[in-house]
Amino acid sequence: MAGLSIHNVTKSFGGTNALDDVSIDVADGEFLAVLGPSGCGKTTLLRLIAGFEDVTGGRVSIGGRVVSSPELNVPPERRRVGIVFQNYALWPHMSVAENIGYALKVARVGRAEREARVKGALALVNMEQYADRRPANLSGGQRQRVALARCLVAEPSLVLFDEPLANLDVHLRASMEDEFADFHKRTGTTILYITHDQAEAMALADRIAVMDHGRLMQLATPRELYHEPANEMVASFISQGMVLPADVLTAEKKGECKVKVLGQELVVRCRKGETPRRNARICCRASQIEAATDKGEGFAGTITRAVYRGGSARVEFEPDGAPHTGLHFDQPDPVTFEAGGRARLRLTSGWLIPAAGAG
Ligand SMILES: Nc1ncnc2c1ncn2[C@@H]1O[C@H](COP(=O)(O)OP(=O)(O)OP(=O)(O)O)[C@@H](O)[C@H]1O
Repeated sequence: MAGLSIHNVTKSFGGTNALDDVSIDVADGEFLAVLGPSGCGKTTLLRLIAGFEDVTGGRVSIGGRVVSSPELNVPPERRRVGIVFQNYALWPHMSVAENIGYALKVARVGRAEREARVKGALALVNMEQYADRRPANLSGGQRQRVALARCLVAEPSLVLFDEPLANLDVHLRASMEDEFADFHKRTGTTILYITHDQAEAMALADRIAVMDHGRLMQLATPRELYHEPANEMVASFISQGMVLPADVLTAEKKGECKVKVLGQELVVRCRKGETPRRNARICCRASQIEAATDKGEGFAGTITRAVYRGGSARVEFEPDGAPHTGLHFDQPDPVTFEAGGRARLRLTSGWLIPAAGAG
C-alpha cells in the first residue's frame, strides 16, 4: 500500500474553483475520511486522485510518485487506484467469482493466478463461501463486499470509497461500518473515504478532512474536530455545535481562558497563546448547558420548543437580547421545560474558536 499526497490542489471549472488550494496527506495504511456538505468538492477530489480529471494547479502523488500536475496526468489505469462506488454495478449474469476476476481476465492474467487472486480477494472480505452465487441472490451488504473484493483483486496501491453506504438501510449501514473497520484493521489498506455522513466518518476514520466550498476547513482526528474545531464552519457542522459571540477577558493559561458570553463569565478551553480580544466566538455542546440553580448566575430567556424523546426532552431556548442565538440541550426526566416558558440557564464549559487566520 502507498500513501497519498494532495499538495496545494486547485481545480476550476470555467471561472469557479471546485477545489481551492487543498492540501491533504494520507499516510501509508491510514483511513482518512473526506467529509462535507453537498457541493463542497468531495467528488471532484476523488476524480482527481483517480485520474478522471486533471488539476488546474498543485499536484497529487501516490506512493511518492507524482501522478497529477498541470503538466502531467497519469491515466487512471496506470495509477493502481481502486474505487468502491455507492452503486456497486456488478454484472448480473456472472457469478461472484467471475465478477471479481473479470478485469484480470481482460488483462490476460493466466487462469491459475486469476483463481488464486480471486480466492485471496474473497477471503479479504469474508465472502469465500459465496464464490458461485449470482449478485441477485446476495444482500446489499454482500454485494458491496463483492464490489470491494473486485477492487482489491487488482492489488491497488490505495482504495477510494465514494459514499459506499449511501444506498443501504440504517441497520445494514451499521454492520457494514463494522465490516469496513475490521477490513481496514486486517489489511492495513490506505483508504480515502468520501462521505457526507459525519457519524460514518467519525466511526471509521483515523482522521477526517472537513471541506466546505472547495476549501479544506480542518484535518484532524474525530475527537479533535469535536472538541477543538478550528473555525465556525467546523464547530457548527460537527454534531450541531452552537456558536456563540463572546469577549475574551484573560490570556490563555494551561489551555484555558476566561470569556464573557451572554452576560455570563465562563472558563473555556482554548489554544495556546490566546490573548484578550472582543467579538470572538465560542463553541458549546448541548451537554455543556444546564438549568441555573442560583438566581444570579447564567442568563434568562424563553423556551421556544421542548420535544420529549423518552428519558429526556430536547429543549430549544432563546436568550433575552440575543434573538438569533438559538441554544439547544437535553433536559433529563423529570422534564419541566415547556414551550413558551421562562428559564435561566448556564454554560458549564466550551471551546474558544481560534481567530480567523490563526494557524
Ligand atoms: N464538470 C463540472 N463542470 C462544472 N462544475 C462542476 C463540475 N463538476 C463539479 N462542479 C462543481 O464543483 C463543485 C463541487 O462539486 P462536487 O461534485 O465535487 O461536490 P460534492 O461535495 O461531491 O457534492 P455532493 O455531495 O452533492 O456529491 C460544485 O459547485 C459543482 O457544481
